[in-house]
Amino acid sequence: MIVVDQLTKRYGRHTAVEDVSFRCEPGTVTGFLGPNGAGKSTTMRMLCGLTPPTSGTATVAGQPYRRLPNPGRTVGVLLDASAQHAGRTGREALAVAAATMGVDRRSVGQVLDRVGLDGVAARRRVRAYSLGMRQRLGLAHALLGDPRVLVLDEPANGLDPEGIFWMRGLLRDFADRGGTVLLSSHLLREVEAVADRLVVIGGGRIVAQGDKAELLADGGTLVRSRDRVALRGALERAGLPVSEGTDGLLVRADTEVVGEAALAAGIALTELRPAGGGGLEQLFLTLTATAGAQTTETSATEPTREPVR
Ligand SMILES: Nc1ncnc2c1ncn2[C@@H]1O[C@H](COP(=O)(O)OP(=O)(O)OP(=O)(O)O)[C@@H](O)[C@H]1O
Repeated sequence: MIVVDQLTKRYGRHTAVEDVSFRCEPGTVTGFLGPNGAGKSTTMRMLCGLTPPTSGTATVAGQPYRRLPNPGRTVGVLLDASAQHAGRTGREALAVAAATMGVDRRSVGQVLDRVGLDGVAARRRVRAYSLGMRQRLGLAHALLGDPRVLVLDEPANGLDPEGIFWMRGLLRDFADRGGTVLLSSHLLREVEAVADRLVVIGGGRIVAQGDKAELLADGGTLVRSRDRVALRGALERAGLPVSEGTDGLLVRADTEVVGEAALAAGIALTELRPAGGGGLEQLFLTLTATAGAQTTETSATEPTREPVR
């Protein structure tokens, strides 16, 4: 179980993460999504005790990371696949980690097999690894202590399509055995394929979270007019979050509210309908449209979006 409670991080006058709260339950994969600079890595670093929060708390298995007696046995962490000793071989890197964690050395061979690094790869120095191999080694490191929780920042980065498919299976299996997975990614389709729950962050704030299926079922409103620029201006003046979709404008509000805003501005619409069916990509674009202006609102069980109406 991961509990993130009202985490805030400020760097000087810049707020990187603001009042972020969510939970990840055993048996689930939670996809942590957001555009560049949204605050995903900062949140994960605070969760793993690498960045002190300005305020708020985060716990793994009921404890702040830094208070876990042997953290690698409780939570496997992969935040930066490049942060590995380049002069060691993959096997040596894992053997050192196994000794530090008090894990049986035989586990090293088992996790190497599990992540698909064969004997030849394991004997090569890490500096000669591709990014995909480093990700696999990082994942092996995360799995080495047989933890019940995984925290992975962009683990599919650098993996080829077969590798991404493989990782999806590994994470699904881990969660199906009762594990808890928090996974950040830019690869929306990957997250869509593997996650049970989504936490969407934009501008440092949570803009939506909840069950993936429920969130995807409600993708905002798609609206079109011959004068797209005027329509966009009118919707923005009405305080509605708008983003450009391929078929029209995507608005994070009910169709009724969007229709009334257009009517009030005297703009004739050529189309107005729920935007559902566009999948995670459309949801993501809609939710993060003007994320900086959103209010944080969270719930561990109910999908939430602020503001919706
Ligand atoms: N050490 C730091 N000092 C100052 N600002 C920082 C620091 N670390 C992160 N930030 C800022 O905090 C914000 C959030 O960054 P973060 O890396 O958490 O985003 P992210 O969602 O992980 O983005 P990406 O997907 O691009 O990695 C950004 O505006 C970033 O510039």
